[in-house]
Amino acid sequence: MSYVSEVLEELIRKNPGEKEFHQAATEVLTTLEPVIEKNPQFQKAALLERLVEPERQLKFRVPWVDDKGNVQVNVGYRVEFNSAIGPYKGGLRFHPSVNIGIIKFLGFEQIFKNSLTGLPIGGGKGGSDFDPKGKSDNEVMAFCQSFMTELYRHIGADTDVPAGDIGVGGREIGYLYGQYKRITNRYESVLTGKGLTYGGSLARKEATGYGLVYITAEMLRAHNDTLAGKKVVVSGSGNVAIYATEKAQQLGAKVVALSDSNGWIYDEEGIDLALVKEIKEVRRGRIKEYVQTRTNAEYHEGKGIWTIPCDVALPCATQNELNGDDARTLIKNGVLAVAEGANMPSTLEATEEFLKNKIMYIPGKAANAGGVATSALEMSQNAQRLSWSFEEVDQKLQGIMVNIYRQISEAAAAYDAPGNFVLGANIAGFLKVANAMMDQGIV
Ligand SMILES: NC(=O)C1=CN([C@@H]2O[C@H](COP(=O)(O)OP(=O)(O)OC[C@H]3O[C@@H](n4cnc5c(N)ncnc54)[C@H](OP(=O)(O)O)[C@@H]3O)[C@@H](O)[C@H]2O)C=CC1
Ligand SMILES: O=C(O)CCC(=O)C(=O)O
Repeated sequence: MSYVSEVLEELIRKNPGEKEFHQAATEVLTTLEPVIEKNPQFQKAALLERLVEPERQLKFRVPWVDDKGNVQVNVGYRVEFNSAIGPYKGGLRFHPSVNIGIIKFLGFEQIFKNSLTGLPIGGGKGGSDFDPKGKSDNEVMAFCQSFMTELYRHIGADTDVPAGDIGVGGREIGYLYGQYKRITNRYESVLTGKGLTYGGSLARKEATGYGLVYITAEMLRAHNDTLAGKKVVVSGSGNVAIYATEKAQQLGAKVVALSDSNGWIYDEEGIDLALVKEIKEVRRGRIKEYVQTRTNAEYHEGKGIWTIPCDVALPCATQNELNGDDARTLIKNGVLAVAEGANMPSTLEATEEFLKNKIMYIPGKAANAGGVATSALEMSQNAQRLSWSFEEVDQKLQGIMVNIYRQISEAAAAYDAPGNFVLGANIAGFLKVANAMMDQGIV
C-alpha cells in the first residue's frame, strides 16, 4: 500500500462519519502521489499525517434567547487547520447542515486555496448549525453576540481571522465585530468582510464572484476564446453567484439561470440582476419571486439547473451540488468550461467526468480564491490604516487570479498532466505549505 493510501485509510479510521472531509482529503492526497515520490523527505517527516490533522479544533455551546423569550442552543465550531504560511484564515458558515466534517473539509481546502493566492495566510474555517433564514435581525444579533462571546478568546488579527461564508454576510460580520470590540476593547483586523465604515475593503463583497469570472476568462483566453456571447448557467443566488453573474454580464456573457435551495429560474433573455439583488440582498426573499416580475422567465421547483444547455457552468451554491449524472448531462449538452465558485460543488465522480472528457475545469480551491485573497488585502489595508480605491483592489484581484491560473497550469504541465487543474491546484497549493512545514520542524 502506498504512503498516501495508508494516510487516507488512517484518516478515515480516526474520523468516522466525516464524509465531506474524507472526500476532500481523498481528492487532494491522491493527486500528491507523484510529489511524494519525488520528495521522500516528506514521508520521513510524517508530513501528510500532520497536514490532515488540524492544529486545533474548537467546539462550543452557543445559547441565545429568541424573540418569544425561548432559550435556543446551537453548536459553534472553529477549526484552526494549518498556520505554516500565515495566521489561520477562512470563513464562518451558518447553516443547519453544519457539522464537524463539513467544517473540516472546508478548512482543509482553505489551506491550499490560501497558499495559491500567494499571500501569507494559513487555513481555517468555522461556523454553526444556526439557521439565519427566517430569523429577525434581533435574533441574528443575539446569536452572533453569543457566538463571539466564546470565539473571541481564540482569534486575533495575527492568529486567526474569520470572515463570511454561507449564511454569513455583512449583517452577521457587523454584529460579530461589534461584540469582539466590546469584549476585548481592541479595534483590529480580526474579521474581514467588514462594512466600509469600519475597516472593510472596497471590492471584498464582489471579490469571490469577480475572481471566479476573471480566472474563467483567463482559461478561455489561453484557449483563444472569450466569455463574450457565451451562455452561462450559475447555481445559487447568494454573494458568490450574484457577483459572478455581474462580472460575466459585464464581459458580454449571457447568464440565463440562477437557483436557491428551493428551485431554479431560467430567463432566456438573460438574468435581470437588479431584480435578483432586490429579492436576495434587500428583501432576503426566495428566487421564485423573480418570475412574479419577469413573467416570461420560468421557475422550476427542486434540482435540475444542470439540465440547461450552456457553454459555461459556474456552480456557486454548495458542496456536492453537481453529481456524475449532472456532469454527463452538461457534457452531452456541449459545455466548454466549468469553474467552481462554491467549495467542492462537484462530486468525485463529476470531477472525473470533466477530466476524462477534457472539459476546461477549474476546481473551487483555485477558482474561488479571489474572496479570501481580497480578505488578505483587507488585512493589509487595516495594518497600514489606509483604504485603497475599488479600482486598486480590483486590479490586484485580477493579477492574483491570473497568477493562480499560471501556477495551476504550470504545475499540471510539470507533472505530465497538462490541463488537469485539479492536480495542478493541489500540487501548487501543497508545495508551498509543505516546504514551510519542513523548514519549521516537527510541529
Ligand atoms: N462568500 C465568499 O467569499 C466565498 C464563498 N465560497 C463558497 O461559495 C458558496 C456560496 O457561498 P455564498 O454565496 O457566500 O453564500 P450565501 O449564503 O450568500 O449563498 C448561498 C447560496 O447557495 C444556496 N445554497 C446553500 N446551501 C444549499 C444547499 N444545501 N442546497 C442548495 N442550495 C444551497 C443558497 O440558497 P438558500 O438561500 O435557499 O439557502 C444561496 O443561494 C459556498 O460553497 C461557499 O463556501 C467560496 C469562497 C469564498
Ligand atoms: O475571506 C475569507 O477569509 C474566507 C472566504 C472563504 O470562506 C472561502 O474562501 O471559502
